[in-house]
Amino acid sequence: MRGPAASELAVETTGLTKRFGRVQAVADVDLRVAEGDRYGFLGPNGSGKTTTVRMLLGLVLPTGGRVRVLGGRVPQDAARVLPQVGAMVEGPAAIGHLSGRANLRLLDAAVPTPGGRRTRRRRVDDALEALGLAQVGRRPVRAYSLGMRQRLGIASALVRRPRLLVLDEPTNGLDPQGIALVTDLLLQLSAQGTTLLVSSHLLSEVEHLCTRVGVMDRGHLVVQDHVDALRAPTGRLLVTLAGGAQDDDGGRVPAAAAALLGARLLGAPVFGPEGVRLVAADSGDAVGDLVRGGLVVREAVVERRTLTDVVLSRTTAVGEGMGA
Ligand SMILES: Nc1ncnc2c1ncn2[C@@H]1O[C@H](COP(=O)(O)OP(=O)(O)OP(=O)(O)O)[C@@H](O)[C@H]1O
Repeated sequence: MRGPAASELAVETTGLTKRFGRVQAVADVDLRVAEGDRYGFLGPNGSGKTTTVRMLLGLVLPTGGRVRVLGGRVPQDAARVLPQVGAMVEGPAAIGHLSGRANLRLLDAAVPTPGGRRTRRRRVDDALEALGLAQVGRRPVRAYSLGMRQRLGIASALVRRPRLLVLDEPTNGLDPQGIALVTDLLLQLSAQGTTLLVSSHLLSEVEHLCTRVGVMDRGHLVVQDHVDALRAPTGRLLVTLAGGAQDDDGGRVPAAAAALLGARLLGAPVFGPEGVRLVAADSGDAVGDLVRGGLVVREAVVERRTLTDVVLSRTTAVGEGMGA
């Protein structure tokens, strides 16, 4: 189907399963994240996202199935592949009495990476700078705000310039400026070739950032596709025509539109501040017929499903069927 070839996969799971006693947290998940993807990992609370991500990073052992990350098996080849993965899972972790910079240096020193002291220092400074933390890098982390801690967590994931970046709720607790900074940074990293796997509850953010999404529901991966394919046209056109309730007899434009569209008119036209709004079936050059009929079309937009529509239609609300 729309799956990338196995050799180009940054993350591949096969039948990935995790049980915690009687709780089936993850069930038979085949995740496919291609190199270069900006992959959004979605799903309601408790649907198994964090457990899946923890298994990718070798933090939790699966009870079934296989994991491959950057061409190696996890946990077997973890020592080789995981240094190429940057991750922030379940919130930022840092040592409170140390400065942000000292935390990053410790992390950087924990793994053998190319370059001498100078290169290491530059890597840490670059990561602080990229997250807007250069000014506060010397302050102890316990004096950081929630948003600053979150940005330090992302800086920690970035410091080794990973090939694959795995971020759990990266914009959690950030203000709008922080969200914009992180989103721009992720787009920049992606343009430089970093593969992104980002879990989030903010669907509009994912819609803006991600090229592909996977949706979890009660442990199962229920959707995995390109955002463009999921945001398919609904088959409806949203049309605004010139004309107001006060014009002429107030009903001329809607009546003319109804006559021109016939059965393609879906519901009754309504007067809005910009003119007469109507919904039409997107068939047989509806806009052309309106124009040829003498009406002024101010706007005609092909209606698309939003990611929110897709996720809500495929997932179970909290409390619904949880015992199943
Ligand atoms: N260590 C554990 N022991 C027992 N159950 C666990 C453990 N970790 C997770 N679970 C259970 O596994 C299920 C999936 O949890 P998980 O944290 O993976 O979901 P999630 O999709 O990340 O949720 P959220 O969006 O709330 O972070 C839940 O029912 C959870 O209670």
